[in-house]
Amino acid sequence: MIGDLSKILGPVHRRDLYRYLNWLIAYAVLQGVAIAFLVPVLAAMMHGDMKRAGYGLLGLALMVVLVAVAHYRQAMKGFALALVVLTTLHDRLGAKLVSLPLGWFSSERVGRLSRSATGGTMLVTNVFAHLLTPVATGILTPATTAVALLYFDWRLGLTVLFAAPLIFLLHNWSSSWIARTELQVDAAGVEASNRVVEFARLQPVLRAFGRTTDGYLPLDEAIEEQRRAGGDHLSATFPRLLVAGLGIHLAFAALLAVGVTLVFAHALDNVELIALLALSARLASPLAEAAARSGQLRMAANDLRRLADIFDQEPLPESGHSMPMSDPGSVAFSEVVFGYRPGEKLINGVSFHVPAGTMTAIVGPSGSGKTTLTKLIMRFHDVDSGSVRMGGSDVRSLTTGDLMAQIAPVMQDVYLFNDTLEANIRIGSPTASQAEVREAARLAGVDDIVERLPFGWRSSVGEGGSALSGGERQRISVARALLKRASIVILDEATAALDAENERHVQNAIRTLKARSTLIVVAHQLSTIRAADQILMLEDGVVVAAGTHRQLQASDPRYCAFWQERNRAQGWRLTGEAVP
Ligand SMILES: Nc1ncnc2c1ncn2[C@@H]1O[C@H](COP(=O)(O)OP(=O)(O)OP(=O)(O)O)[C@@H](O)[C@H]1O
Repeated sequence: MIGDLSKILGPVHRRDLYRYLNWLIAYAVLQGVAIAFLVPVLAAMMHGDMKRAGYGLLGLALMVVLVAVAHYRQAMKGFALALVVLTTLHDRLGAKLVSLPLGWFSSERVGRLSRSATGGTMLVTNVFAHLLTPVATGILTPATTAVALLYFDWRLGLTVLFAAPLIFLLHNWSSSWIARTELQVDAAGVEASNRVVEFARLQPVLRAFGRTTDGYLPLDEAIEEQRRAGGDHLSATFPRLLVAGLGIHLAFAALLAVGVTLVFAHALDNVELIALLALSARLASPLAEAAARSGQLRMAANDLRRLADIFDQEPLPESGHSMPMSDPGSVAFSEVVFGYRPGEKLINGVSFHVPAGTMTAIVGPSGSGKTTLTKLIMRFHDVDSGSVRMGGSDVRSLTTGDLMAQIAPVMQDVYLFNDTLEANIRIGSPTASQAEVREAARLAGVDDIVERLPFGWRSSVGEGGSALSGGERQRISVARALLKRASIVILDEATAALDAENERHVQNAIRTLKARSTLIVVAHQLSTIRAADQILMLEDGVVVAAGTHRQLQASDPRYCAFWQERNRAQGWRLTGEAVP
């Protein structure tokens, strides 16, 4: 847990964390010594030895001053560290995130990230403010007092020292159980919130199929699982905390029994016994407090682990310096093997070459790995073996800036920022002139959208582009790519049929992009496939055919079957006429 806190605070504040811990330990130990001073003071007073009692009180006063200093120092250092987290955590998280491979951002990780980013500062502040101090003092203060007890009466001291590991084991058992059930509660919570989002997104489909009254089984199951995990957590927590607390009271009872036996055996003065028991009574409440907080501390440790896990992620290994491209605009795969999971070969020995300024269409059945190939070009992930070269250089040897400067992606699922139409296109090239933005928009057919919207160019596209249709969002994405004038454009064509207007605009844009850049299209529309200079047919992660439409139709029966099937499907969908 201390290691995780250190990662979250960053290397600059590591020493401050250790200084804080030193003061915390000093505070807890000094407090134990101060409590132990009560024994000689009480015993001297009860024996009427005022001189000894006076010396004892002086010592006690000195200890109290030291305790106050240590308490103040640890509290101020803890406060300063909490402030560091409040002011720097989001910046550090942001800096870390931009260094991670794009493939890291899966929807599940993004869900966790948003939980960690929003709750992270409160969590760490709470650890410093409310958890570390009571747990440290709850364990170290009684431990110090027990050692002091050995000095006053070794038999009672030994009783406490035997009882202490038992108490520790009981607490450890209860808090690790609580932390384990808390992990299940967290996993069930993430699953349930993902299913709620899915349920909201699926509303059109569920309503279309009349599934609104029966409920939605995956969501029902996730909520049931969350309820069950929450119930297990509650029912596991209470009895275990009770047992752990009982351990402390049993230890105190054992101490009392040993002390009384010693008094009856005339081996201990009863005045001393009373003083020692007064001291032992002071052990119980911090231990009980530590027991109550240790479960919370374990839960916080789980949350800290999740947050620190982000800082543990390996950044994308990157070349430190730019290098000139020997073949700008080209893309080449050489014996590429890649899988999302270790040992998986989703892409299995793929080699091809896309010369600069040409258009390549990637076709193949759903799930064959077409989008994955484009992600490898953009270095969302690194290949397991083989190489992906862009402009003649291995993508792993390029800086992220140089790599991304070459590429303009137009993906199926276009996300727009909640800003104006113009600002969303300008992202393609923030320094572009207004005339260049308008020209790119015209070529992509965005000016039609501008005319339709009430505030023209100044219209907001809504959160994620919600004020626009899917086809319109893709047109804006095409305009961005045109404005960027990147040497390579990667276009993931819509799988679904576009309406005639959107289809016309996308085809126009493809013509323009083809004339300007290298174009790699995950192609679904027949007209796109036919326009390509090279078609790569992918099946189960292997390129099974490559060539132009004419070549493949003349020589490859698999391609002919694929074409006929698509032709039939698209013919039915659009016009009822087949394309030759
Ligand atoms: N981030 C990921 N983690 C794990 N598996 C993934 C990930 N992305 C895709 N896959 C899996 O890899 C396989 C290939 O996916 P990919 O998206 O490349 O196929 P595709 O040919 O583009 O399919 P489609 O035409 O349906 O979009 C699929 O089985 C998919 O479930």
